[in-house]
Amino acid sequence: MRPALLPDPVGLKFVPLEAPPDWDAEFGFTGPLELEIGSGAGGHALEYCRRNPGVRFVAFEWRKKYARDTQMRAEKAGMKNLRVIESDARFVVPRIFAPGSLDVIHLQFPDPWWKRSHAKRAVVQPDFAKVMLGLLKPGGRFDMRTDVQDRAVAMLEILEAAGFHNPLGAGVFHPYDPEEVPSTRERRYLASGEPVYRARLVKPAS
Ligand SMILES: C[S@@+](CC[C@H](N)C(=O)[O-])C[C@H]1O[C@@H](n2cnc3c(N)ncnc32)[C@H](O)[C@@H]1O
Repeated sequence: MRPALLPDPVGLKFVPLEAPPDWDAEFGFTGPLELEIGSGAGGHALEYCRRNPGVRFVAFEWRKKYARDTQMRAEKAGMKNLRVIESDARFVVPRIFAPGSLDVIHLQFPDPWWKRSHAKRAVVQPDFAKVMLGLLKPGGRFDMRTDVQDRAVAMLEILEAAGFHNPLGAGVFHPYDPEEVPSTRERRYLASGEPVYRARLVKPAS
């Protein structure tokens, strides 16, 4: 069920920044810095942060209800390591993270944007794939999941062409890992047994 819209926006102070903030000061501790794009109802972000309290986790979700609800749930649970930003990741991410500063980028079940006129809204496109590669540390990981097979194939092609390394071989999807944290949407597919296409790509060391 959709949450009611909470009154206070989340993460808007980051949106106009022209340069990365001091993330150590923002979180109050040092540690890996991870990004999730399109966190939706927040199932993955919240559970991942709970399991990994040493990770500083920034989640983008442009639907205000979901973004605010996720941040509120993190605060109610006393979590210090999650910041949700209710904005379009494609425009803000390149300005608020320094090149080579991210340990992991998570992208789960991105909207497939079926209509041709909407295709430009897709997160994984050649230019933005290069931006994401540049923001990761050498050896940093890109974790992607989707239920849409042709989008999965197309995204993998774009990411590999941008310079991401696929340790399993070009075009090969990653098997299900029971240790990974499922997203809200993924839980549905795990229950129904419908296929999920996963990729774990790496930024080459040099
Ligand atoms: C299909 S939902 C999946 C949500 C979640 N990752 C999951 O697996 O349950 C995709 C989400 O990405 C968000 N989204 C799509 N493009 C975005 C963008 N450019 N910036 C921020 N959020 C975006 C949508 O609002 C939506 O909540």
